[in-house]
Amino acid sequence: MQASELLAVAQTLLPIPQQDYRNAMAGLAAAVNVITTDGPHGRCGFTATAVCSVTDTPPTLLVCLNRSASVHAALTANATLCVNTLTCEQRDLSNLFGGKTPMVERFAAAQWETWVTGSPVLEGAAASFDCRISQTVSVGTHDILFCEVLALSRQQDAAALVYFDRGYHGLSAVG
Ligand SMILES: NC(=O)C1=CN([C@@H]2O[C@H](COP(=O)(O)OP(=O)(O)OC[C@H]3O[C@@H](n4cnc5c(N)ncnc54)[C@H](O)[C@@H]3O)[C@@H](O)[C@H]2O)C=CC1
Ligand SMILES: Cc1cc2nc3c(=O)[nH]c(=O)nc-3n(C[C@H](O)[C@H](O)[C@H](O)COP(=O)(O)O)c2cc1C
Repeated sequence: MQASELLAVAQTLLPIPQQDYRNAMAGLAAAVNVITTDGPHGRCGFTATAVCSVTDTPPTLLVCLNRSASVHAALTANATLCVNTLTCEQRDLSNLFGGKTPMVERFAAAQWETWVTGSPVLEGAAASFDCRISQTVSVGTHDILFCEVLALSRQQDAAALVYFDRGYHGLSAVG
């Protein structure tokens, strides 16, 4: 193997700097969700883009939650949550639930209802998924919460809110 090839191999084995990883991840567009819970361990909520579908049988999605987040203890102890996918008009909620704002202020900014689990369901959300946490796997700084969907709704004509390149965008069709 030539020296240049060895260097290329060695470079691929070096740990990726955290900032390089984040810069690359900023290029992945994602829906914006407010994750809520309520129950014996309290009401709380946070903003998450790390949400995706796992399987439709049983209907299951995942949410990645930093274990250092203030909501972590209540959310995992309640073992129920609602994924509320935001519309363009609800972008201010993303900053409220994604910042260091007191919980009372976060919830005072919108209207909520409850369905099966008692988790707050956001009125006017693009979609809502009322779930029980069926399994949790820890990876690095985060817990991956596998959530079985018990009830849901979708607003067909909602204008989607997308987080991309560290900013908010409205989504429109390209073809
Ligand atoms: N998965 C997560 O935990 C995410 C956390 N955030 C939080 O919001 C802050 C601002 O984010 P940006 O404006 O997008 O700028 P940023 O430069 O901090 O992050 C860029 C991208 O890297 C990823 N990322 C950031 N922090 C992460 C973490 N701790 N674990 C896993 N992935 C992470 C996300 O895809 C994010 O959109 C972040 O520093 C973080 O505190 C944002 C997006 C996802
Ligand atoms: C656009 C956006 C996306 C985020 N996505 C996630 C996420 O997927 N997982 C996560 O653990 N934190 C995510 N966060 C950070 C949490 O929302 C934030 O840590 C939390 O709401 C504030 O933490 P605190 O309650 O401890 O103050 C995101 C923040 C923003 C603004």
